[in-house]
Amino acid sequence: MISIQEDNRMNIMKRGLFILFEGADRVGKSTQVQSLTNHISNSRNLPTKSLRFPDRTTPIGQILNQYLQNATNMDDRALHLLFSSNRWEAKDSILELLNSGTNIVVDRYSYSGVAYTAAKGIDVDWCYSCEKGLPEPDIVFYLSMSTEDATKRGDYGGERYEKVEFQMKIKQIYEEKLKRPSWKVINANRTVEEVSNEINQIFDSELESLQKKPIGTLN
Ligand SMILES: Nc1ncnc2c1ncn2[C@@H]1O[C@H](COP(=O)(O)OP(=O)(O)OP(=O)(O)O)[C@@H](O)[C@H]1O
Ligand SMILES: Cc1cn([C@H]2C[C@H](O)[C@@H](COP(=O)(O)O)O2)c(=O)[nH]c1=O
Repeated sequence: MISIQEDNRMNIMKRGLFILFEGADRVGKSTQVQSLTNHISNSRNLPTKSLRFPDRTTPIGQILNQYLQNATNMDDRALHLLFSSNRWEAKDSILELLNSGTNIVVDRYSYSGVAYTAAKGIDVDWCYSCEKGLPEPDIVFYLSMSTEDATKRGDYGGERYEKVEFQMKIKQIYEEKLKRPSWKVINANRTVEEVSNEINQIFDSELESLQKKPIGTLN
């Protein structure tokens, strides 16, 4: 039988998981990132950190923030490459966290990058090409609900992309061009607790097997 000390030591040696939340605006990603981060830290007692993209704190992130707040304009492809660069500049710290055993719960990543640029009519393969080589998420939770219902949620309309027609295109690209069979599609049009209970259960059931897999790479 394994002693508690030995079990703790083995846990320390396990790598962290990369958990990603994706979906259109206002589907509840940030709320669920916070909830799962609390679950992993408090109920599972594992080191956990939440991250979000764009990371608006870096110099590149500040340029993106100005664009999102309609303070500047930019060529769509140049903008796309900046969103991607904002992920590449985080690559080493993501890998360090995972390799040191910290789980990361991430609010948007490469799939947001592709969905939002492709919704402007730019080729999906071109959009995805600059994501190849980045660390691959272990679980993607895709939060799904109708654009109409998401629009009714708080504070909609403030930033550049918060327009109903554009959001409908984004949803279509996620669901028709990006969604992989491995994605966990979550009905987001339920209470916060109903959604988080389902997500916590999925996380708990996949934790052990995913910890044994090597960290993947987007390809
Ligand atoms: N399950 C839910 N039911 C009702 N309201 C919710 C639910 N989840 C989140 N909300 C509310 O909806 C709003 C948007 O939530 P949140 O910021 O988590 O979404 P988001 O997907 O991260 O949005 P965005 O991508 O636009 O930043 C907030 O006011 C939040 O309190
Ligand atoms: C990562 C990423 C994001 N976007 C868009 C999507 C949203 O409209 C904003 C971010 O808003 P949030 O409230 O901070 O989630 O940026 C994008 O166009 N491309 C990307 O790669």
